[in-house]
Parts: sequence; C-alpha cells; structure tokens
Amino acid sequence: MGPILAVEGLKAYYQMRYFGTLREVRAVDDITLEIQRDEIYGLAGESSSGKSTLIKTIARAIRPPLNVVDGAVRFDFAGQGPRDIYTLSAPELAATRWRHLSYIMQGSMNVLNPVRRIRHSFVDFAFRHMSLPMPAFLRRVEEHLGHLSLRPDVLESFPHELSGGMRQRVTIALATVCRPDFIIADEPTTALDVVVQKGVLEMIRRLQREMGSSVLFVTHDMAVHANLTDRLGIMYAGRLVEEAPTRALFRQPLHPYTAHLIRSLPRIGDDTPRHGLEGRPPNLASPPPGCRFHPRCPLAMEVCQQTTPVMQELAPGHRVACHAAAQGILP
Ligand SMILES: Nc1ncnc2c1ncn2[C@@H]1O[C@H](COP(=O)(O)OP(=O)(O)OP(=O)(O)O)[C@@H](O)[C@H]1O
Repeated sequence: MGPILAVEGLKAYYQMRYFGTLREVRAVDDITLEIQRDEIYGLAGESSSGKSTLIKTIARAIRPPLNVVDGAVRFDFAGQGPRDIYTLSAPELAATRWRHLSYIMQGSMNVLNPVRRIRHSFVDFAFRHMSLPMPAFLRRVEEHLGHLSLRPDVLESFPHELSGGMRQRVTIALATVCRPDFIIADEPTTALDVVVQKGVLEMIRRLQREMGSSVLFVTHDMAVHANLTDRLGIMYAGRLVEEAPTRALFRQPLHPYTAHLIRSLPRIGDDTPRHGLEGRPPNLASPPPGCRFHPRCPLAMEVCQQTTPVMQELAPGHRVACHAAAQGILP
C-alpha cells in the first residue's frame, strides 16, 4: 500500500487586493511530502514559517484570503485509493472528517463549545460516524474517555469546569473516538505546563500505536519532536527545507537552519552561550530570491542568492534543499 498522504507541489497563498493591486503572502510554497501509514510525522519551524497554513491546507480547512494556487493533497484512507481532498463533494468531505481525518487543535476551546456540555460535542462530531444507537454510542464514548484516564462524568461538564490538561485530553478523546486513519495535531501541548505536556504526549503516542493511525504533529518545539516523532520535516519561510527520520536529522542535520534549531536546544550541564541567528525571517509577501534562508545563512554562497535550491535525497530518506549540502558542505 502507498502512503496515506501525498502532498505534491502544494502552493497556498493569502491573496489580498489593495486598490486593485494583488498582494500575495506565499505561506506554503511548493511543498512536496509523503506521510506513511502508522507513523508520526513532525513538522517544525519557527513562528510564521507556514506550519499552520500548511496543515489547514492539507485538511481543506481554508477560507479566503487563503487560496490553493497549485498542487495536490491526496489521501488514501483505508486503502480506498488516493483521492485529492479538494475534489471531494461536501457530503464526502463531511463523511471523512472525524471518521478518517481528525484534528487536535492548539486551544481546546476552539472545538469545545463553551456554553454546552462536553457530551454535546461528542454527539455533534462523532455520533453519525459510529452507526450505534445513542445509549451504546455514549457507552463507547465513556469507555474511550476511561482509556484516557477521564471519568465518565466529564461528559456532563462544561469546558470551563475542567483544567487545561483535562480539556486537552477531552479534545484528544474527541479526535480519536472514531479511530481515524489520520490525525493532525497543531501545537496541542504548547499551552500546557511541562508535566501535563508530558502526559498528553505519551497519550498521543499510545493511542497512535494502538490505532495504527498516522499523525502529523506540528510544533516549533524541537525537544518535543525529538521525543515523539518518527520523521521530521523542517519548514523555513513557507518551504520545506529538510526532511529525514528524526534520529538521523538530530544526529546529522544537513541544512544550516536545521543545525541552528538543534543547536538552540538547551542541554543539561552545558553552559556555553548560544548564539541566535542574525536577522529575521523574510516577509513572505516579497521573499528574497534564490534560497529564502540565504540572508541569514552562515554558509551562503553566490548561487544561493540567485537559484532556489531543490529538494534532493542525499542519504536514504534524508532530503534537503541547500546548495551547500549538495556540495557536501556540512553545517
Ligand atoms: N489571515 C492571514 N492573512 C494574511 N497573512 C497571513 C494570515 N494568516 C497567516 N498569515 C501569514 O502567513 C505566514 C505563515 O503563517 P503561519 O501561521 O502559517 O505560520 P506558523 O509557522 O504556523 O506560525 P506559528 O507557529 O506562529 O503559528 C506568516 O507570514 C503570516 O503572517
């Protein structure tokens, strides 16, 4: 069986008109990647690199001014054969969401209605996918909550009555109760304190293993990626610049930006001062020509200012878009 998700040449721009002139923010610019069944694929990159835009585009959860300009997003759920999510009809899309493709968001309040009891959220999102009468459905939900160390009475609670960690576990329960094939998680633990964060990450890993689902996990936190993900893609200024099995990427990053992200991680007992990168990420309405990282890159050469580097596989499963790396120059 092929990959569960194949993204090909995807471009998604925020397109705005000011006095008749088109301004485009190229937040996702020519991204190609595949996600396999039964893996956790991490997506990293600093703020504004386009991570959220990419996953919204993958989930077809976009609205103007964000538009897909080019490319394809093909899911192959349960081996049904690849389908571009943008060719699904509205009923097909509704039948897919939560059942095959679900979403764990940054703030749990986005998905939990603050003025309705938790039970209603489960009924609204999951009931129609389960083909069970209501009492059996609610029993299934309670069982699933128990699996996430949540008591059945949370169903009768309002979201504000629960702690942040419990709310996030409820949203994970909601996203997993239909045993979806593919789960997108967007910074699901960023707002939580470290101890709660650890528990939530372990829970995501355990559920993923049990269900054999694929997870696309987005966070800027490289330490979380190191502990959780099987493979990792690094985004910079709207482009994927490196991708590899997580261990290989930490052992030997090939892109200078990835090397910088890894070097910025704090290490216990290491007091050497850490130097930030000079400069700021580019404005995506007018990114620099050539490699978008070149104004900040310690290895920049003339070619980097003129020619956009293409992704090349330099080691098995290890792709990088960097002129220096292609010449064997390590960061
Ligand atoms: N509604 C919008 N209109 C115009 N530009 C936008 C809009 N939303 C995001 N952008 C721009 O798109 C680019 C990518 O933003 P995005 O939120 O996808 O990045 P991110 O990597 O997810 O960042 P963060 O980690 O801060 O969420 C940024 O330059 C941002 O300013």
